Amino acid sequence: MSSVEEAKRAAATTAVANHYPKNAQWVGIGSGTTIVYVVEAIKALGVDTSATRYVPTGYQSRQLIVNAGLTAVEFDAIPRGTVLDVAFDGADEVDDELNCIKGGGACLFQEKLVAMQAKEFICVADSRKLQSRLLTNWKYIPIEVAPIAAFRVLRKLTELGSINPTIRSNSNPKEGNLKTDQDFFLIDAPFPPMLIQADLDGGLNGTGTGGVWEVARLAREIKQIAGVLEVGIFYGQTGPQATAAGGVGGQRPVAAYFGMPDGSVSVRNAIQ
Ligand SMILES: O=C(CO)[C@H](O)[C@H](O)COP(=O)(O)O
Repeated sequence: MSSVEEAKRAAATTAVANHYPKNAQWVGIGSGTTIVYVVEAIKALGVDTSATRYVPTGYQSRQLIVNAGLTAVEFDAIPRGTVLDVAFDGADEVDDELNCIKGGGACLFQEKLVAMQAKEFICVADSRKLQSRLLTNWKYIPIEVAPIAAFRVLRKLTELGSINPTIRSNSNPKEGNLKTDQDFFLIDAPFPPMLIQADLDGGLNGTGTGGVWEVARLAREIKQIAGVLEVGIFYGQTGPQATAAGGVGGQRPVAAYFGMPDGSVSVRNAIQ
């Protein structure tokens, strides 16, 4: 196993050890390659999972749950008012404030739904994903769009300052544009690196300063384009903040676990 895979596994094992609840009832399971180790770690706990329901974030996630012998319940089959105890997921990039870019693996709408339905959203990744600002190593924002509106959204994104946004293709170009689990398209929109709150506190006031966006403002500007289903920026409230505000959870993780090259796991907790 490569050191990156070892790092993902170490992060997953620690995250599950610290956040998998006793007598878990509802657990969200994200998508991607790192989440595989989360499911592995849950199985390795050796706890009774017969009463636990696992909520997938897409096709790959559901297969993972089922293949592990766990019980999958789709998001739209969760009884009304149910709050997930915890949701685990990967990320493409995570900043100092635990804002995330997600959607590199073509799931983001269901991932956001599941994260926001959980008391605690926990992010698990390897050290390549850990950056001070979003769009440092990972260069674009995935955006899920209605196919009929895709060209319009591309134009609006360019007006917002995205450089050459493109509709994501299948890895086999003969198969055309990639479709999400919702049968939508994904647009990958490159933007310059984004400001984080610390930058703003340091004196830069507002957004678009020198072509640099503040995370929440850019997410909102993209989300309001007609045709956009969801934006691959997870920001704003964390679980406890959202609960205090009368909601369920937040899209920003309460904690993020990063497997480091030296075998250690670095943990970042969100400032509430
Ligand atoms: O957002 C996602 C899927 O759309 C994934 O969580 C993200 O791409 C991270 O994937 P991986 O664990 O394979 O690095």
